[in-house]
Amino acid sequence: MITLDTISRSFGDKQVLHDLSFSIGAGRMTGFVGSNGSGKTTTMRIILGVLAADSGRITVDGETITPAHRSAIGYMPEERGLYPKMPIIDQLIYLARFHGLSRHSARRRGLELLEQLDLGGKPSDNLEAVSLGNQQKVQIAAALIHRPRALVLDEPFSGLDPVAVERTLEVLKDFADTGAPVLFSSHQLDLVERLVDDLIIIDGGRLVANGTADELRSQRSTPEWILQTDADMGWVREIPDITVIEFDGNWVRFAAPNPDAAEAVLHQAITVSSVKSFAPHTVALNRLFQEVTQA
Ligand SMILES: Nc1ncnc2c1ncn2[C@@H]1O[C@H](COP(=O)(O)OP(=O)(O)OP(=O)(O)O)[C@@H](O)[C@H]1O
Repeated sequence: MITLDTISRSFGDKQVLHDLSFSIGAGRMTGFVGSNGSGKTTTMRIILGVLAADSGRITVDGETITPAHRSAIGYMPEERGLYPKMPIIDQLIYLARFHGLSRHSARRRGLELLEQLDLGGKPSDNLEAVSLGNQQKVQIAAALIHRPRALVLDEPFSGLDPVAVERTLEVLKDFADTGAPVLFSSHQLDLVERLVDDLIIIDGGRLVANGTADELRSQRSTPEWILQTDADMGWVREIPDITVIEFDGNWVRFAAPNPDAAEAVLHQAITVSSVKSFAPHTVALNRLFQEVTQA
């Protein structure tokens, strides 16, 4: 587990991280979201030691982070750092050799990763000869090539098509399943919602939410239900404690303080109409995100 404890950082007189604390659990896929400029890249750089924190501490399994811990973290930086004019496989071998793998096992591992990620090009192609999405896959392979013990990825899914996202996701999940912590930032909230075990939301360099998507939904949002019948349901507006959020004649989405209150609406609907459907409504993460960043 990697833990950040009250990390702060300023650039000049502008403080961009404020006592930021959170943990990336072993074997957990942790999504890191926040609007542009909220401090995600700065945080990731501090974890990797590319930038220093002004104050605070980072620990790995309870020990203050060391250069050895950091070199065992696979990192995909925001500024993608591979060489356009060098063959893909050679770059992967180079990086792996740098971390002490033999040429033979580096090559085998590189080819294996490129196959798992379904590279749409040949491993011997120069990086610049493959599409941007495929270059992105090579960047992900580069973060994994040295068999790291944790992963920190800055926007790994940007620029990938849906099939490539699924493929990459499988590779990352398999990696997390080995017990490794995985942190990745993303602006694709629908994607994050589907992929992560845990979620960290920051705003203006401050932690605003941390937990599983379900935990965040239940802490932050009034539960909602959708009810559809064969008759007009204007009467739902008259029920105390019920807030109608969307209404379309015989279809209504409403917030209720608890399941009993929602079921009371259902029972009333049954007495006056034929009920076609009734179900809890899951609040999408992007609404949750707006709620917590505007709180
Ligand atoms: N080297 C730097 N010098 C000065 N200011 C910086 C530097 N690096 C980052 N900042 C500022 O710190 C704040 C946080 O930036 P950061 O890149 O960490 O945000 P982010 O959440 O990753 O944003 P995005 O989603 O747009 O990538 C921004 O206001 C940015 O301008």
